[in-house]
Amino acid sequence: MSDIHFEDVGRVFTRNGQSNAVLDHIDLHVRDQQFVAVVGPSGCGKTTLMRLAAGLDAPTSGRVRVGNVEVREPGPDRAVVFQQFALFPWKTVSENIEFGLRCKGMEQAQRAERVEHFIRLMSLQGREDAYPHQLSGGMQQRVAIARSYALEPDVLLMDEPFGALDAQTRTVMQEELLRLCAISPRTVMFITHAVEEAVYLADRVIVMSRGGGAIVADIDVATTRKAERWGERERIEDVMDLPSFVEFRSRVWKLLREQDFQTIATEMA
Ligand SMILES: Nc1ncnc2c1ncn2[C@@H]1O[C@H](COP(=O)(O)OP(=O)(O)OP(=O)(O)O)[C@@H](O)[C@H]1O
Repeated sequence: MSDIHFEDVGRVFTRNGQSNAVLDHIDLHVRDQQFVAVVGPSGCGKTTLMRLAAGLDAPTSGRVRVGNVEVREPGPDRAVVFQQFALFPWKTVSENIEFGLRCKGMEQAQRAERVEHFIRLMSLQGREDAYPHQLSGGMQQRVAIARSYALEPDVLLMDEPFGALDAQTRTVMQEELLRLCAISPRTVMFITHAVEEAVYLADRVIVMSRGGGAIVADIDVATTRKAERWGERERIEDVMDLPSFVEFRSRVWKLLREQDFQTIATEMA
């Protein structure tokens, strides 16, 4: 099982003698192969939460588990995709995808097969020998996703992966990610500022509060997506026009707006 458990998790940062409780008593269970989007005001602790699951940071209190194993460091069972593509600039597309497989000790023939499979899945044919600087932002992010997916991690942790892309490329990438997840389901934790993106991609949307990083809402989208067969609709617009989609979007928007109003009220008091 590769579910993620955040158990009474707290994270306090101390700077210049001042403590800042970024996450406070967080309890969250991301189920095996569930796609969870996390939204919340800037600075509420979304990235911190993801870094804890990645093992790039440790909680001050509580614990994080993936399956039955407590997270203490990064591991091959968890891949991280950041907004910045973080490709090796001196390696080609194929070499970038192959790198992690080589580190895992996979033999050459199997590596070549795996690289070719993901090049095809992410529509990167013809670009195998290109270097990152020769690719558009969208293509670079496709390479980054292919590289993560090729490692077949149980858990995919994505922090604003499409944040730097233009609107059109972003839409294509969202459709591609959904396709990839349908072919090869993973446990995904996806951080975004974009409400529509969260509702379109995720089975479940978690809304975090500003200050103290609590969870203010846990919204089930999967049941509606399944009942209304969103997945069978070809284009993203066909889903976004549905009354249920519009309702989800406005619900999440309102929750985020409430966070802003509360902050303004606190600051004025
Ligand atoms: N290493 C650190 N040392 C001190 N403070 C930190 C550290 N990392 C994060 N913080 C603080 O923790 C808070 C939450 O940061 P985090 O990046 O998790 O928020 P976020 O919700 O992902 O923000 P954004 O949406 O703007 O990316 C911020 O106030 C940030 O300054």
